[in-house]
Amino acid sequence: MGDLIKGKDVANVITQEVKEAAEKIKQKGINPKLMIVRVGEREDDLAYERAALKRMESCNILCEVLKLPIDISQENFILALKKVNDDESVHGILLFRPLPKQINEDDVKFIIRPEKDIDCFNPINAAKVYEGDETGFPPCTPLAAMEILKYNKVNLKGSNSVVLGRSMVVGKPMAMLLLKEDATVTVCHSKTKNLSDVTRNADILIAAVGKSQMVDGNFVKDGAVVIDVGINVDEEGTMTGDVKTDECIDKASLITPVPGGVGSVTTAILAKHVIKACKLLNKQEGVL
Ligand SMILES: NC(=O)C1=CN([C@@H]2O[C@H](COP(=O)(O)OP(=O)(O)OC[C@H]3O[C@@H](n4cnc5c(N)ncnc54)[C@H](OP(=O)(O)O)[C@@H]3O)[C@@H](O)[C@H]2O)C=CC1
Ligand SMILES: Nc1nc(=O)c2c([nH]1)NC[C@@H]1CN(c3ccc(C(=O)N[C@@H](CCC(=O)O)C(=O)O)cc3)C=[N+]21
Repeated sequence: MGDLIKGKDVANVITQEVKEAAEKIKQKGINPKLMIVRVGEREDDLAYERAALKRMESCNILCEVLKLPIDISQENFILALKKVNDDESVHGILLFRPLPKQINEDDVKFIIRPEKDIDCFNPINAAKVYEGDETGFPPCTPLAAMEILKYNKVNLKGSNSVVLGRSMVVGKPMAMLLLKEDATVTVCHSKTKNLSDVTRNADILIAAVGKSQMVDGNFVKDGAVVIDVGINVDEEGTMTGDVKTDECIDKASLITPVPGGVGSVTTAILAKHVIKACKLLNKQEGVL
């Protein structure tokens, strides 16, 4: 029987640091501010929005939400995003993904200027993740998973790490961050054959597919560390992960629950990134 790793402890440490940093900045007359851009009403976006608003409040960071209709045209979406980008009171922009089908990401991904791009939408920041350059903003969620692994002193060097999912928000950058720590990384997706045979080789298994309870005991090697990134919210508002925690805890050495795992650290990293962006922008203007 393995241990449940609560995200809260890690989130609390980061939150405290961010709060202190925000106070220092405020003393100089600058008010750090996050703008969330939400298109439509996906349940997982709404869950993130609620959690982010709460986290920003506890860190003393301003937070506003721009709500756009699900059927917004590409043209109007670009106009709205440019306006947020040009707003000098906004330091960090979080655009929820995935975006609806009519929006072509290739035509919008360069709009958010890299200094405000706190969840790695702009390819300039994505490139930095691939280069192992820490001056940009890797997406908050894979960073949160890394913080949990580090906090629990999980040995990454030479480990067989398997990432389930290959999105630009979680799977791909997660693979790069693990690779930077000398893990041997395998990335799986919807076309992967014999998925559970691959995952049963993993010393570290990261699940980010968005399919409730898909990972059962059959996917997990004895003693593995399992990080459940999935946030699946049903119509009644119940939150579940991608992993059957009850079943997998018998095999895993460490496992993160949902709720109470990666999600809380994600919002703490988000707050940290707003402060980093605020400092970057004000340094450029010679204020800080
Ligand atoms: N805890 C947190 O802080 C966060 C949680 N999330 C959650 O993580 C989950 C994933 O998010 P995101 O990456 O944005 O989702 P996407 O829908 O963008 O990507 C899902 C990935 O999973 C793969 N996949 C889907 N079905 C299967 C399957 N049956 N077998 C194997 N692979 C499969 C897809 O493969 P393919 O590429 O082939 O389609 C894709 O690569 C969601 O539940 C989301 O809410 C996301 C961000 C933060
Ligand atoms: N560009 C982009 N980046 C994302 O990271 C992203 C996204 N789009 N779209 C939606 C998904 C979903 N997601 C959540 C994160 C935290 C909670 C959450 O509830 N956090 C709670 C804790 C939940 C728990 O206890 O596990 C908290 O911080 O207090 C929910 C959902 C991010 N996502």
